[in-house]
Amino acid sequence: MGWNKHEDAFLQLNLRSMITGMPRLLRMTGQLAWEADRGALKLVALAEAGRGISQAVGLIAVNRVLAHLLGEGTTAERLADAGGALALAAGTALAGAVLRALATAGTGQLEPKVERVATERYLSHTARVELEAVEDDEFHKLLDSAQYGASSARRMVQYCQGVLNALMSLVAAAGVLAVLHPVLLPLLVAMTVPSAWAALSVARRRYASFQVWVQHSRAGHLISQMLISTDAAPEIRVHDVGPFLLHHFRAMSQSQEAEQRRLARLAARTGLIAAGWTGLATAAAYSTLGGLLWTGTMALAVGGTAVLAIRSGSASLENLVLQVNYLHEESLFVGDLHRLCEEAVTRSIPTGGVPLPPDPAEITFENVEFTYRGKDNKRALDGVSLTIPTGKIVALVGENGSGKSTLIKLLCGLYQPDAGRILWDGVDAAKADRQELVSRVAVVGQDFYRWPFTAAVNISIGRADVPVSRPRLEEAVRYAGAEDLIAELPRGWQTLLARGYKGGHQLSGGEWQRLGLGRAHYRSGQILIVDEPTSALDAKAEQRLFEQIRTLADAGQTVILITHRLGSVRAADLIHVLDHGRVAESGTFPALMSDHTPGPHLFRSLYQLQAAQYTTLPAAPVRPGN
Ligand SMILES: Nc1ncnc2c1ncn2[C@@H]1O[C@H](COP(=O)(O)OP(=O)(O)OP(=O)(O)O)[C@@H](O)[C@H]1O
Repeated sequence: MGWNKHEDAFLQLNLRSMITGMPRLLRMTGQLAWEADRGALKLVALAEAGRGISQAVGLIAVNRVLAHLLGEGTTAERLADAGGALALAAGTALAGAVLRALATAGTGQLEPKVERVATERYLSHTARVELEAVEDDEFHKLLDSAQYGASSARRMVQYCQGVLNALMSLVAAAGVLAVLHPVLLPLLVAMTVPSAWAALSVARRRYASFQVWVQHSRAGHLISQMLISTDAAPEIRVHDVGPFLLHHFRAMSQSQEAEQRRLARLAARTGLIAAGWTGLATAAAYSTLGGLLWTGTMALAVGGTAVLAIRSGSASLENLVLQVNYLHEESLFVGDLHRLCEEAVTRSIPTGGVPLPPDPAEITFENVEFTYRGKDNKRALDGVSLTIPTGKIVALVGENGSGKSTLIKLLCGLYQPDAGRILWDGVDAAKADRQELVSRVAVVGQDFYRWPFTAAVNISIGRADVPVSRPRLEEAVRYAGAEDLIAELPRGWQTLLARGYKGGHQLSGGEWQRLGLGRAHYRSGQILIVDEPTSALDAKAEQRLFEQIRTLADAGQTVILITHRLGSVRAADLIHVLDHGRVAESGTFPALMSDHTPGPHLFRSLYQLQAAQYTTLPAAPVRPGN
């Protein structure tokens, strides 16, 4: 939950810092609430202020009632005198109840709205940042902890209301006490300090324990999730992993139980000590009160009101400390949310830029260098210069990790080159309008996303910004060779492709790959990029796909093909061979195969290696005894 980040802040929490930090916390929540629902916020604030006033007036009315009842005259006269004040006390009680109901209704209305506003803020800022930011450890840590900011903001509304309420009650009680006799005020504080100390100590201890146990409890949760996961289910059964996981789950839960017991014992001890001190302080308060009455410094009626004010004031103060404590805890996460939003703005994808040529003749990489952050300066692309002519099939080949996918990500604008330029007919892609750039490309990556939505959405999400078109959907599946696949799905286009959900259907790897291809076709970008498009396709589907790619290129579509199946790049118009982030060779298939100049001839040797697997018969196994 990202708690680690708040350790210092929380452990510095003491009464003074809690009180001085309170206005900032209230302002932070107030701003969110103001944005969410101004009307509800005003209602809560007014209702709470009204409650405070009605409490103070109520205490004064009680004071009057007691003064009349303990005054001179017959019982009937005294009762008659007290009638007005009594009615006022009842009226304030009634007003308090109505105002409380209004505040509760207002808070109930405000809370979910605040959570929604905060969640939307979190999601919209996150969706706009560069891919590089999402992959950055530090930013991701912030993303993790800030995700709790929205629910914390919701709870903060509740605690803010609690703080306001406790504050108003306290001011009312303290005001009345100060009027009755000034000595009673410090006594009220003395009665409350022990319970404030206890609340803080218990919370701090709980937090310190959380720090130590957070990994442990996350691991326990992970194990329990594995036991019910659909992905792990086959292996759990085939390899009988269930008892192993259960054993560890039990062991982890038992050690956590022991920690809970320890905390509960300590909390009980702290509570007892606090209760002892509160008892002494209460005895001192009532003795002082008794002394004041005994010496005649205070009238009996005033003493009665003071008892009521002391009781109400100490309860309010105790409540205030608790609420501020909670508020502070939650505000740490809301603070993360604010920081995330600020940071996301500085790392967001820029909007606007120079327009790209509508129909470029070529895309050129000019000495492009790129290093992934945290990769110890090992360049994924190291001075790459190559040309991608449009309207042709261009193949990128090379061994694992040679930089093919990275090159594509730079082409799509997902990353920016550290050095060098990518030019679309002379226009630097780094200065181009990113929105326009991405609209020109359609990609089926190796790890294209399997959306847990219906088959129709899985294809049409390729152009989520335009209304779904049925003819276009059908054209896309025809291209991907997935017509039969859609026809055989239990609910056709409307079949949910999500395992573990009612009506959810499971596809094979190759079937998913066809949908991925259909999605890219549906997007119909100027440049179609297919990264290992046939890795999960059967031989027939593979051949069909390459024929279609050829047809598309003949019709003017640019296709960039990344593949390890070198036989399939024979149809490419141009082949670039990458090696350790550099362009090792470039040329047409016949040129690369018939190059007799001195050199490693990487493509030819890789091609021959693969071809030999099909043309050379394996040696017959030698049997013992033969
Ligand atoms: N997101 C990433 N973060 C850090 N390093 C990465 C990331 N993606 C790739 N790399 C590294 O960059 C280098 C080039 O990877 P890339 O994926 O471009 O290779 P590739 O040629 O597409 O490989 P393959 O044929 O296995 O798909 C590798 O050393 C890889 O470990």
